[in-house]
Amino acid sequence: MSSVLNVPTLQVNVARKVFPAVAGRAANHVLDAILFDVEAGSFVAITGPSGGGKSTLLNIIAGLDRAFDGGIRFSDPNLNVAFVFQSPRLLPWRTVRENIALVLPPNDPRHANIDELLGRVGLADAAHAYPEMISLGMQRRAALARAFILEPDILLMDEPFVSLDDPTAQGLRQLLMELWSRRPTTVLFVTHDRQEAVMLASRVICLAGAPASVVQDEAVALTIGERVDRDKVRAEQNRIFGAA
Ligand SMILES: Nc1ncnc2c1ncn2[C@@H]1O[C@H](COP(=O)(O)OP(=O)(O)OP(=O)(O)O)[C@@H](O)[C@H]1O
Repeated sequence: MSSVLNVPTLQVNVARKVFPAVAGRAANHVLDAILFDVEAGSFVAITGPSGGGKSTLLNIIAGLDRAFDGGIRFSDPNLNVAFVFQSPRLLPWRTVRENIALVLPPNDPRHANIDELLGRVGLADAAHAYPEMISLGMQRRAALARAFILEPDILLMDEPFVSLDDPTAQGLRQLLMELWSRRPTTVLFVTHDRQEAVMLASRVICLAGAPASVVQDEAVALTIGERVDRDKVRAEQNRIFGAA
């Protein structure tokens, strides 16, 4: 049984990604020789400097960008993949509840879970509000609920808590950990924020260089309880990345 968890869910091989030259802009060789496996149930943060190719890599893994040399292999082609973007991308003409319901087929039994999930993400009272009526933090809670209602095998997240004030971002991180602990799923989480990476992930992959490649790939040695302790997180961040 235990060997099941050690099977890679995902094998990433991006030998080369080049955005071609357009309208006077030179071709941009963004990623080079990126090779790693992701084990089922692990929470992997992909970090690195702004403009370093993190989103490009996640888009390739998601299958949104197929113009690269290499291959992305899932252990099972029927794995259920969900994506949480930087912007919540809720339909403005649909209520919060409708935005979540929309991702499920009409007669799917998971419709019965929507109200409980809305309660868990603190949106029970906002279920019938339209996105423009709620804060960005609440919209991001809705985007998390929309991803988790799918019960994904793999959850891809691209800077989902960026540009929020610190307490709101911290509340969302804790919410993500709660949702993830209730239903552990394989997560790839892109962030430029090293502290956020260490706080959330079981493993940190750091991209750097131009073109970017993997310069660090480290397990995070923190228990769930230690992740809410800022001093422990900072110490682990310093161990992995060095004191900046
Ligand atoms: N569609 C595109 N066409 C051309 N170049 C692109 C395209 N998308 C991204 N790039 C370039 O690829 C490089 C990597 O961008 P990417 O968005 O992947 O970086 P990032 O690490 O996610 O950055 P950030 O943290 O700022 O979001 C940048 O130089 C960017 O300008």
